Amino acid sequence: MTIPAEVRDRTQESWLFLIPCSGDCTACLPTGGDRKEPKSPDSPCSAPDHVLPIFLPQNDVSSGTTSWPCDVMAGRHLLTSPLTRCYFGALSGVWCEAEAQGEIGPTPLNLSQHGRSPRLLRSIFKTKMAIVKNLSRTLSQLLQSPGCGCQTSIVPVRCIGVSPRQVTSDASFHSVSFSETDHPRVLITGGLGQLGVGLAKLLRKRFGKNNVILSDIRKPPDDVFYNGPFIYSDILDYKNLREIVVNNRITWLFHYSALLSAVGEANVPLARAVNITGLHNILDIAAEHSLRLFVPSTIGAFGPTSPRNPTPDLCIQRPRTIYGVSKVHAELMGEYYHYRYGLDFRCLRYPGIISADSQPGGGTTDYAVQIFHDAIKNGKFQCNLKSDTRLPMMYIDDCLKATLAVMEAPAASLSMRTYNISAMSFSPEELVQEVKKHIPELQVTYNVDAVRQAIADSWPMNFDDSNARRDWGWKHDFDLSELVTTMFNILGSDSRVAQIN
Ligand SMILES: NC(=O)C1=CN([C@@H]2O[C@H](COP(=O)(O)OP(=O)(O)OC[C@H]3O[C@@H](n4cnc5c(N)ncnc54)[C@H](O)[C@@H]3O)[C@@H](O)[C@H]2O)C=CC1
Ligand SMILES: CC(=O)[C@H](N)C(=O)O
Repeated sequence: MTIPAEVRDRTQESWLFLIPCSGDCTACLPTGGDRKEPKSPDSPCSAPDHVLPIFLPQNDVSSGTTSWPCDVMAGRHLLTSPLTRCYFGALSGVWCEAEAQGEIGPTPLNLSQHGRSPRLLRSIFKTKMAIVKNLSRTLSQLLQSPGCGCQTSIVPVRCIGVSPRQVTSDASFHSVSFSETDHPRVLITGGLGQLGVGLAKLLRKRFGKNNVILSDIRKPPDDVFYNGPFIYSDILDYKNLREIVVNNRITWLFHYSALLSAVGEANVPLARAVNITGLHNILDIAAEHSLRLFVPSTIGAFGPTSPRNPTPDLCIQRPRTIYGVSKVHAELMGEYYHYRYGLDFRCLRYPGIISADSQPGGGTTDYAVQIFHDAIKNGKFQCNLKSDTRLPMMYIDDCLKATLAVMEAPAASLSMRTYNISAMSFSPEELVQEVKKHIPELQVTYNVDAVRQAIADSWPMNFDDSNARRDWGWKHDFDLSELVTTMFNILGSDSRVAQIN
């Protein structure tokens, strides 16, 4: 939605956005008469001069564009009624009227023909303090109101506030062409880790470059920064996350931020904050804004008392790492939000992921990536797991393919919300044998890391992914020998390029 320059320039504040009530809502404010309080949920509004208040953060006002606030606030009963007029009001300024052109709904609106201070709105303005005071309650009522018609569940909404922080988003992201709006608008958290950049590449091919935003708390390298929208986002900052989702009209969220198994054990308080508190923020925002949410789980969500060979989808899960505990928590919370609030939560338990052009972030399965780099660079490799430690593994292309497939799967095909996916399973010794087919002179020694070994010994050896294969047609492409050949093809050509340079 475009905000008229007149409105934009007049104030540096947050604005109230008032939309004529469609007649059947229960949370609007009376604009005239004696009533100063919002209507109650059990007394639906029928007065034609009632309006629905919605906050527009100052960021949205000054940037001149915003996502459609009805969608933001889940006031979906308005989506069905034709809107002719919008009113903007600075909390301490003058009211301004604007004619809306376009459909109500997720489609951007163009506002034009704005006039000044209609009498009707001056009277509303007198009640602005009451409006501000009651806003959170009003919006909560709106969200919980059965009168709104299309809200089947009560969405858990946190106190609505306005962050003073300026969200730095790629300007081009706001001006996507109409055809691009047909695609999901995607946010990836923790996107600068081993998996996020590859996922962004895949999703941008599918949905358009500007429809996929990478985010992280780290500084992106040049090739990432110049290849599509990137935004700073700390998942522990709830307001900032919400602003990003709202301002960019996000519809799908891939939540990749996490501390992995080995680094998690080295810093339990941080792992608990990022993996658990961060997830709570994501779940609330996803539920509040009706996002489709993907959260990866892991083989690490199982523990020593789980069946290990094979490990089915449903069995005992008593992991002994903070990483595993946080992932079981994520699985259960996501499923709870699905059944309780209708959140479209989708989750895959990934095996250890092997990739050539991105480094792993501190997991137990990292050795299976490191071996390729060391073999090419030094012809030597020191393994930190015992030679016979068998773990499920997967090439990154298969992992990302599965992730997109489960997100695109029709909801009716999903008999579960959390699935194992599997491709292969091998021990360090078996991997070494395969690597030696390419580098026969490779020298391997074993220097076992006790923490990683204990973790690996508690994890599945083989993953049963028959449910994923049956429900949404999951099928891997890479087995061990294809994986190894592909890794050498990519890393070999990279190192040849480096040598030439
Ligand atoms: N790579 C693998 O083998 C597997 C990964 N997974 C899961 O897939 C997801 C992605 O994994 P990777 O890319 O390998 O992880 P990674 O460790 O490489 O990347 C995680 C990213 O999260 C970011 N991050 C940390 N704290 C943050 C915060 N407060 N706010 C925002 N971002 C923050 C980090 O900067 C990092 O870029 C994780 O949830 C992981 O548990 C699951 C199984 C296997
Ligand atoms: C399997 C994972 O979740 C990750 N690679 C780790 O080893 O922690």
